[in-house]
Amino acid sequence: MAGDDLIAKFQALGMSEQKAKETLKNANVTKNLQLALAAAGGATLSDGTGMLIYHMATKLKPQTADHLPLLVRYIVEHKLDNTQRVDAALEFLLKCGQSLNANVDVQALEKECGVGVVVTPEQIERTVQAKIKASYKEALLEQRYHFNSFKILQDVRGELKWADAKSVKAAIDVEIFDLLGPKTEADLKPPTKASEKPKAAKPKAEVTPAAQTAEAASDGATTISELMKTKVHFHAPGENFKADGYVVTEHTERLLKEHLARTGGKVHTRFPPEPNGILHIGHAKAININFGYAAAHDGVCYLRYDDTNPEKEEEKFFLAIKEMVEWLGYKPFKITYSSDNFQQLYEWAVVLINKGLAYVCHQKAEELKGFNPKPSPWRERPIEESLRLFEDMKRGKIDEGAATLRMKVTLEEGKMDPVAYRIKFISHHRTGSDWCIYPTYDYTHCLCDSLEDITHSLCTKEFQSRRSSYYWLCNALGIYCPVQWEYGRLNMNYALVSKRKIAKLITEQIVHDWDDPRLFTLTALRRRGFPAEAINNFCAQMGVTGAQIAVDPAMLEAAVRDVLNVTAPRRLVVLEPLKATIKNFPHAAPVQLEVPDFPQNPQQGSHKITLDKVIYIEQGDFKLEPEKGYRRLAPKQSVGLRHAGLVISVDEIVKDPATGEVVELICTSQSAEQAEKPKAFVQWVSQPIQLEVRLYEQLFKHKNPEDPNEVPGGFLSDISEQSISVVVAFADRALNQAKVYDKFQFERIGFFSVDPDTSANHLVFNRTVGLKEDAGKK
Ligand SMILES: Nc1ncnc2c1ncn2[C@@H]1O[C@H](COP(=O)(O)OP(=O)(O)OP(=O)(O)O)[C@@H](O)[C@H]1O
Ligand SMILES: NC(=O)CC[C@H](N)C(=O)O
Repeated sequence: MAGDDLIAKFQALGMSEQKAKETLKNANVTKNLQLALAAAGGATLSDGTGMLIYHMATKLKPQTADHLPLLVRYIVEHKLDNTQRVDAALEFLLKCGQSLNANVDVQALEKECGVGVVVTPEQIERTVQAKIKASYKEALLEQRYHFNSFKILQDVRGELKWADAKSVKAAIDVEIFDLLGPKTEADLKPPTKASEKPKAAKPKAEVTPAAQTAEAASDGATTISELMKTKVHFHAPGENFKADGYVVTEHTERLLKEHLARTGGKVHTRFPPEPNGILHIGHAKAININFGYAAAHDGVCYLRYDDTNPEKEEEKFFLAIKEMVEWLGYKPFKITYSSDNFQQLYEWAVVLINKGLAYVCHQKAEELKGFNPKPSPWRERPIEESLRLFEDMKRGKIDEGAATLRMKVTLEEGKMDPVAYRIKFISHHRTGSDWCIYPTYDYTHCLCDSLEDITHSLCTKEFQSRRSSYYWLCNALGIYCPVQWEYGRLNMNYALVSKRKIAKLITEQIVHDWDDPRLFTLTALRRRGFPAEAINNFCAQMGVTGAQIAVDPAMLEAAVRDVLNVTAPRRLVVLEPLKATIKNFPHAAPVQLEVPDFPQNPQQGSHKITLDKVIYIEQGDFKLEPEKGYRRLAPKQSVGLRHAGLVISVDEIVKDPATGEVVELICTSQSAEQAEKPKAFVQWVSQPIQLEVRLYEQLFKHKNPEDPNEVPGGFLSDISEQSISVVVAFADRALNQAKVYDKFQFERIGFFSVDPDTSANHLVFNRTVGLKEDAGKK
C-alpha cells in the first residue's frame, strides 16, 4: 500500500495527519494496523473505535499477535469499548500465551475485561462520596487544592474497576468543590513545605529521545528506593513471558516453574562490570538500578565480574569495583565471576555443536566487520568436523585468529552468526593457563544470567540488538531464559566516562590517576567529596527510561549540595588571607568561642574556635576603593566578624613599600550589640593552621569533548588549563582533627573534603563544590 493511501486510512481511524505520518514510521504498529484494517472489514471506525484499534496496535506484543483478529472483532462490536478493557484483554491473552497453541477461553476473556458491565453515574457518585469521607477528608481540608486527587481516583477505580475514568474524575472534582468551595489565592500558588524556602530551579538533564524499553521517568522520585518501588514496572519473577519480545518455547512453562522453585520467586539481578577499569558515574546508574531494584523488591543482586577478556583485567580493578559498590551502600548477595562457569560454558558449546547449532569458522576478524559481512562458508560443515576442530582449538593446536566457534542463530536480516569462542594464548587472572579459548560476551552473558537464575537482566540500550541472540541461546540449550530489559546510558557533559579514554588521560599525564578529582570515576568523586547518598539520589532523579541522558555536571553538583547542606559541619577558613590587627582587642588574652556546627540547627553539635588580637580575613573582603553596593570592609565601612560578636573598622592601612599591595589592616572593634548594624558579616581566623586547598574546575572546555565537530583536534586537545589550582589557606585549629574524606562547609566559600594525600602535619582539602551553582567558576 502506498504511503499516502495508508495515511488516509490511518486518518479514517481518527488520527491527525501528523500522527498518521508519525505512525507510518513505526513498522511494527503500521503492520498491526494494516492487519487490523483488513480484519475490521468495512466496520465504522470514526466513532472512537478506530482509536481503540490504534491503541491495541501499539500495545500488541509479538507473543499475542495471532489474536489480533479477535481483538479487532471485540473492539468493533463495542465489547471492548475503552482503553482499560483493551489493556485487560491484551494482558489476559498474554497470560494464555504462556502455553503455546492455547485456545482462548472467550468467557474468561469477557469476564476479565468486564464486557457488558455497566457502572452508573449514581454508583460513581456514591463511591466517590464514601471514599472521600472515609479516607481523604482531613487531608483535603488541610492541603486543599494541593492535595493530589489521583489517589482518590485510584481508590475509586479499585472498587469500580470498569467505571469510566473521566466520569470518576468529574465526580471527584464536584465533591472536592462541595467540600472546599472555590479556589483561594493561596490555592493557586505552588505548594511550599512549611519550613522550606522555594528552591531555585535545578539544572535539567538533556534527554536524547530514543525508542524506550524500560519506562520509568523519575517523575519526582528523590531516592532510588522510591523510584524502584513506585515508578518502575518490570515483570514479576516467573512471568518472563509477559515481557516484550520474550520467546516462549514448549519448555518455557516448565523452566519457569523450576526457576521459581529454586528462587522462591525472589527478584535476582546482577551488576556485571568488566574488570578492566574503575567504575564511573554511568556505572553508578547501573549499580543503583540493579541493586536498587532488587533491594526495593526484597530480592538479591550479584556482583558478577564479567572477566572474559583476560588481557585487560587487573587485580586492582577487581578490588576497586567491589569497594565502589560498597561505598554506594550496596552489599552484593554473592560475588561471582563469569570465569567460574568456563567449564560449564565449554560443555554447553559441545552440546550446541552436537545439535548442529554451532560450528567452527575460519573467517578472519576483518571479514566479519563492515556493513554486510558475508555469511560463513563453514556454516554447514559436518558436526563431527566442528567437534574435532573445537577440540583442537581448546588444546591450543590452532593459531590465534585462525578459528572461532560461531552460533548458528536464526537471526534477523542482515545479522551475522555471533562468535561464541575465540582463541587467545593469554593466561587468565583466575583460571591461569587452563584455557586458550575464551567465550565472548554474546555467548557468556545470557548463560551466566541463566545459571544465576537472574530474573531481570538489566543493561544499557546498546545491548538491545543482542537480545535476540540472548534468548536464542538459552532456548537452544533448553535452559531457563531470563528477561533482558534495557535502559539508557548516562553520559556527563564536559567529561569522559569511557574507561579506555580515561586510561588515555592517565597515560598522557593529563590527570594523575583514576581517582583524580577532575574525573567522573566513582573513586574520583569520592575523593573530591561527593557523598555516595548524593550520587544515588542523582541517579534516582535520572529515572529508568530507555533514553540516553546527557547531564551537565551542575545537576550532580546540585544533588551534592542538597546532601552536604545538612551533613557537612561548618568551619571558618580563608583561602587568600589578609592580616588584620585589632588595636583595642576587648579581651586580656585569646578567647575560645563555642560555635555551632550547623547554625540553623544548633543542637546538632558545636566546636570551639580561637579569637585573638590578630585575625585573618579574606583579601576579597576588603576593598580600598569600593564600588557602589559593596557591603564588606572598606576604609569607611565596617564589617561584622561571624560568631565573634565584633564589628571592626579600619584605622590604618599598611602597604608593602615595594609593591604597594595592602599587607595589613589596623582596626578597632566594637561589640556587635553596641555598634551600628554592619551591612555584612565575614569569616575570619585567628592563630590559624595552614591547609593545602585544591580547587577544581571542569577538565574539558567543550560540552562534548569527543565530538569531532565541537573539538576537531580530539579530546586530548580540549583540556582546560584552569582545571586545577592550589592555594595555601588559613583555617581554624578546629580542623586539625579532620580525617580523610571528612566533609565541611567552609563558611561563605563552599564544601570541602579531606584528601587522602593528607598526612599528620599536612592537611590537604579538595573543593567539592561551591555554595552556589556558579561559585568558583571564573
Ligand atoms: N554510562 C553508563 N550508563 C549506565 N550504565 C552503564 C554505563 N556504562 C556502563 N554501564 C553498565 O554497567 C554495567 C557494567 O559495565 P561494564 O563495566 O562492563 O561497561 P562498559 O560498557 O565496558 O563501560 P565503559 O565502556 O563505559 O567503560 C553494564 O551493565 C553496562 O551496561
Ligand atoms: N549486559 C550487560 O549489562 C553488559 C555487561 C558487560 N560487562 C559489558 O560489556 O558492558
